[in-house]
Amino acid sequence: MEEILNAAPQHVVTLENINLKYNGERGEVTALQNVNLNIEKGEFICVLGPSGCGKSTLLNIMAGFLKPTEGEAKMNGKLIEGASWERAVVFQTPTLYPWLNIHDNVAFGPNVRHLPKKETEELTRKYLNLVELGDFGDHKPYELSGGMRQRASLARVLVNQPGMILMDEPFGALDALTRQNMQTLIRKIWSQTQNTVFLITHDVDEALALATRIIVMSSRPGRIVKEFETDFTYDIDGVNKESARYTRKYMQIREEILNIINEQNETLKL
Ligand SMILES: Nc1ncnc2c1ncn2[C@@H]1O[C@H](COP(=O)(O)OP(=O)(O)OP(=O)(O)O)[C@@H](O)[C@H]1O
Repeated sequence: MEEILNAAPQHVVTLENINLKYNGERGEVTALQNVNLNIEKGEFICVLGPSGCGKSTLLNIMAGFLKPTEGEAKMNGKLIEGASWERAVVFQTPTLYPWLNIHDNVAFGPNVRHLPKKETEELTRKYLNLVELGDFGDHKPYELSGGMRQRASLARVLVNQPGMILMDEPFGALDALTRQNMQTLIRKIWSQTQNTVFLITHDVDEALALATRIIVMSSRPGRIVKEFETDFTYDIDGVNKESARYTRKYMQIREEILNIINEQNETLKL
């Protein structure tokens, strides 16, 4: 019993002393400096920071697309050494094969992994329904709206039942209303699947509406300057849908975050 009470939180991802330097045509660029982060199972982390501060670089390290110059990135205790089904990545631009219909796009991962036909079909149906595209399986990507394509992209990675979802400004290209609907959908999926999410956004309200923890990064070289534990997502999901955004606590955190980002932008200009 004591062992359970004293059990350490279950870290899905650990980043230890991460430094990343790019060797670009214009010389060396230090994108990240001494980044330390533990992500626990079920957390919804939103990352904010000035443009060019290294948010995407950090996500690419977690995805396994980039190797840190120094430090270690691990998932479930194992060194991240390349891309994996375990880590789903969703970008701003939907990633779908234009020649496959939506059903086959979603079934693509399980097919490549040679899952049994019946299981592939069940999973494909389940995730198409989860993103509310159950009736659009036979449509080609060009027949769907931008928001529907982004939902299909989401189903395409969720079907692999990843341990972590990494999203790089997933709603950045969508209009305001579609964006809000997508936020509601992501919140629903997160609470149903209990998945661990790491989402980059430029929108403070989006971060406050979704996150359980918000990370604010400094201007380049990117470091974590402040973290906020937040729980507005539960209020917004519940009866306090509208009023959650107008509480004193919400306004205070919002202002604090904006001040930090503005300070970092000022540093950029110096
Ligand atoms: N391949 C590369 N070669 C050289 N420098 C790079 C490369 N990729 C990114 N950088 C630089 O590294 C820094 C961090 O880039 P990154 O894309 O991670 O920032 P970001 O915070 O995601 O930016 P934004 O919010 O504008 O998308 C930037 O200054 C960028 O110019």
